[in-house]
Amino acid sequence: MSILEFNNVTLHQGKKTILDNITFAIQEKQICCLLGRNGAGKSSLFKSVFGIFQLKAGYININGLEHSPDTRNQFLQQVGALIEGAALYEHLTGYENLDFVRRYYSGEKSRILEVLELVGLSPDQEKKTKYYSSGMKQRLGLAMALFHRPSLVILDEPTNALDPEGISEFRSLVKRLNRTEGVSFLISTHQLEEASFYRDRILILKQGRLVYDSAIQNTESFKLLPHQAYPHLAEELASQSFWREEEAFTLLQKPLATYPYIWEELNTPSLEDIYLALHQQKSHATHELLSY
Ligand SMILES: Nc1ncnc2c1ncn2[C@@H]1O[C@H](COP(=O)(O)OP(=O)(O)OP(=O)(O)O)[C@@H](O)[C@H]1O
Repeated sequence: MSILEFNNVTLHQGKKTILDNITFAIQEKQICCLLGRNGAGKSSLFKSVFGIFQLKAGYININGLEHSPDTRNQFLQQVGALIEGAALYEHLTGYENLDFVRRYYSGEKSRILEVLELVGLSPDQEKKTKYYSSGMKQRLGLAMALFHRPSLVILDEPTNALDPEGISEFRSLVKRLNRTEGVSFLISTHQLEEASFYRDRILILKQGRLVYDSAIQNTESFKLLPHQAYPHLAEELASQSFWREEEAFTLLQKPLATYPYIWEELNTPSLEDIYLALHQQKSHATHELLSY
């Protein structure tokens, strides 16, 4: 079942097209990572979900409910969000911060204890959040986003300010909450290894267009485009009026025989290969080959 659906969504700001005919659906219990350069439109896509921006065309559904001014509250009841850092009252405890959220949603006090337990902050609930580590603050932010039992949680670059330990803890927590609570996640990140870690669904935005959706595009298709993933091949083969994949691979055979792992990488494009190919950049494998 689809949790979030974008149907031909187009968004303009003045004369500029910020989102261009975006269509995708996030399924129940999916962790979907949204990648793209600065300015690609990730935050604008989130803002469209929250109804902050008015769409030029298309529509957005959550659990089958279409977003409109009339359904906005009902719609938002089903979405939780943690946008960059958690917004906390630092002079208050973790529990007290969650109590603000409880009052907003007119929730039960028992739910505060439940979400603290879910994110592993029960032992620190009476501590003022100014004494929390960055990782603990992000986990509290996640608890706040989960309080009203949304089916989808949106995380905007959630691990940006965390140290490696905090990053690892946070990612594992997201994975666990997805499995145990059945929450779907839509996560924007610039860290390709974050998207690879979840190994679920990947969307790549480029200049407002959805240029890659792992649910539709098989990575196999990228093998047919080595000139994109490995642009120096295009240079070497430029004099030919046409060329085929095998020719490109023949050209690479010598270095590939010496470095078999590159051969493997060429045959199985990594997320980095795909991302860089879509942005016409040289991949790690290409750099290795060029320095050979
Ligand atoms: N309120 C606005 N008015 C006009 N243009 C806007 C507005 N908000 C965003 N934009 C433009 O929309 C485009 C997409 O911006 P957006 O912030 O969505 O990108 P992003 O992918 O989230 O970038 P980043 O990775 O830096 O957060 C950019 O060109 C930006 O300048």
